[in-house]
Amino acid sequence: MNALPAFKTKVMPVVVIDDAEAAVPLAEALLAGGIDAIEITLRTPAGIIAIERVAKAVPGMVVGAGTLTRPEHFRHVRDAGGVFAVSPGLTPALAQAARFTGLPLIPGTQTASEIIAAMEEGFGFVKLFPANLAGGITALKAYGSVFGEMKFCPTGGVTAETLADYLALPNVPIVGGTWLTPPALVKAGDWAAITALAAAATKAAG
Ligand SMILES: O=C(O)C(=O)C[C@H](O)[C@H](O)COP(=O)(O)O
Repeated sequence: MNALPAFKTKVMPVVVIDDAEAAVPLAEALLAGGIDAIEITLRTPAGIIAIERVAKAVPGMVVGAGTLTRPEHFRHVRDAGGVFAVSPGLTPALAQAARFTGLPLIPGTQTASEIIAAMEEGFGFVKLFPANLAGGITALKAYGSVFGEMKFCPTGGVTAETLADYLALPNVPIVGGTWLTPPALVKAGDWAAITALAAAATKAAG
């Protein structure tokens, strides 16, 4: 599958944007806290515009899209300047769209069969989603013993308190979550508070 772009962060903010105006200052605030990759979800209409703005205006930020659930989303994201994609699950049609557009995809998995299906599509790096419901650290340890080559990005229920325990696992290079960009802080434009959350997560990630 298409290789992911390079970035340094081990903590991926999953962002739900209601107002595209917030996208650039939000991305700059995260960058100031040491986070150089962002997943902006397509859950809101502003998502795709936000991706376009961050891709144009924040050169240090690697911008991707989340919540891709339909094949046509891949073209929209690529055309907006997004450089990677994250989906909550995986179907053959989504894998084909990723290949067709050349957009690297981190597909969501939860069970052994879903991990095997992702391997069959050529993925070596998947999301464990929702990580807390899928068994969290216990599941990742068990999957580590049977899927030695597979790496995971646990997302869903990961917090500032648990991120270091996840990252201590050899098959977890990165974690993701929404806790870095609380909607109330985004709405209030409290970028300093978001930089502080990002800096704390960067420190905890080591
Ligand atoms: O929509 C997607 O594609 C996603 O990536 C879903 C997110 O991973 C979770 O919504 C994060 O969950 P929390 O951090 O517990 O809020």
